[in-house]
Amino acid sequence: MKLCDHLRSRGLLIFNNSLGCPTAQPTHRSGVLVLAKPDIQHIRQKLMGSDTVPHTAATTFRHYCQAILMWRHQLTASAVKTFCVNDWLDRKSVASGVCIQLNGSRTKRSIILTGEEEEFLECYLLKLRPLSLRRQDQDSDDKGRFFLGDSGLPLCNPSGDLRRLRDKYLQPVSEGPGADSVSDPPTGQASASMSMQEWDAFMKAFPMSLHGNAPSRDKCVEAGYPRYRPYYVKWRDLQLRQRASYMSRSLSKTSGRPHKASIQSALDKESWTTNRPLVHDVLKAWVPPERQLKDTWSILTSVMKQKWKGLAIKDFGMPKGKGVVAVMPFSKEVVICDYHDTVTSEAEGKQKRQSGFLFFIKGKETKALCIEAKASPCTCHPSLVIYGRMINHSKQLPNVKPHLHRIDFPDGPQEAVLFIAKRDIRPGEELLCDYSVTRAVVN
Ligand SMILES: C[S@@+](CC[C@H](N)C(=O)[O-])C[C@H]1O[C@@H](n2cnc3c(N)ncnc32)[C@H](O)[C@@H]1O
Repeated sequence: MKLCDHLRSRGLLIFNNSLGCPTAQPTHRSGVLVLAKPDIQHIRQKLMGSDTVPHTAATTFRHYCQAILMWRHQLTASAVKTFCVNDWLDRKSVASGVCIQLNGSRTKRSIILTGEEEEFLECYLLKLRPLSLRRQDQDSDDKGRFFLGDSGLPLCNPSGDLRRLRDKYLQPVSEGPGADSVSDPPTGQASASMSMQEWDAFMKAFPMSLHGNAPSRDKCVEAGYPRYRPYYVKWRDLQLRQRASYMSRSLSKTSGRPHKASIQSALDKESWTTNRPLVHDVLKAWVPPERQLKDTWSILTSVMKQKWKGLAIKDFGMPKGKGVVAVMPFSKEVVICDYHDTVTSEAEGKQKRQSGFLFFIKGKETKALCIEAKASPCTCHPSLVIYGRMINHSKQLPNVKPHLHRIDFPDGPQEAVLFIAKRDIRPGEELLCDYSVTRAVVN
């Protein structure tokens, strides 16, 4: 029963699966969207207020956003998989909501979302997707996809996600012998899982702590939770995750992924006797640290592969054209992306009157140089968008600053410009650089 409760609380256990009944699906779909909505609104409110939400709530929120596209707007699973952040950023306001052009899907099509649906998807993009991105390995590629799984990779199985959402909200309560379902108050949904509001109330009564013990059955019953088990299981699950991420944070002083042996020895030093995370849990919770100037290897890899995460291109229309938008938070002094190409002297650069981009910059110990990004696409990355070339100008409110950096490429060192956060940058902000500081000459 313990295992069943645990699986059910995570949406992994399915009772009375009625998937084989196609005629029942439309009712199911709209029913799920209606039943889940109060939870989704509550989660959104918390996220927009910069509160954290449990992992399961975050997952449910993402599944709901996928359901909006698949169930309400009839997108196929493959269209949802290939839906990109750029498609979202280029959405246009229309009389009845916002119009999104899906460029990635095989059959190009557009959909119109209501204002509320737009709010849900925007909340996912700004508040939850960045958490997945932060967990992403340097070698992983999110391909700019809108929906990402926990590890920052594109979705594998959107239809499976929707089945989980449906099971969470539409499966009848089926308590086994010994469970306390009889005294359960109705929750307004057929699911055995509690609503977000109920969970919040429980957490207020029994706050989570890293080193505390889960509330006992007697205490739960005394506090008005006769059906204590789902709460107890969820509390322990959350504590396990917190312990795992606490361990991974304390082992993340160096930039690399911690070794299994060092995790095990750190775990052995903890006084936790129950609910101990495993090495695997700690590794799963590990988040790569943000890239600093000193991380030369990581910078070299990112410049060569042009893998700078947390960025997207948005078309701002005339006269500005396209620009770069942050889709995850960046802390002050973090390296965000680069600008590289042919390096010449300042004098040589000034003689050139070409229509490409000339970037004049002076390093602390070097003479002024000109980095000449002649052709678009980039000569060394012809098939990629180079974010550094697309950053627009702001004299008053720049949020990135250029830094001349010597990079040890395998075929010899060369100067490139790194763009560094001047202050903390929030998801959704456009990256802006004061061109005059660098004496950049563009066009
Ligand atoms: C480095 S490119 C930036 C990418 C460019 N927006 C594009 O779509 O290719 C610089 C050019 O962007 C435009 N631009 C940049 N900042 C701007 C601003 N604040 N207002 C208007 N145009 C701007 C100018 O045309 C400038 O020559």
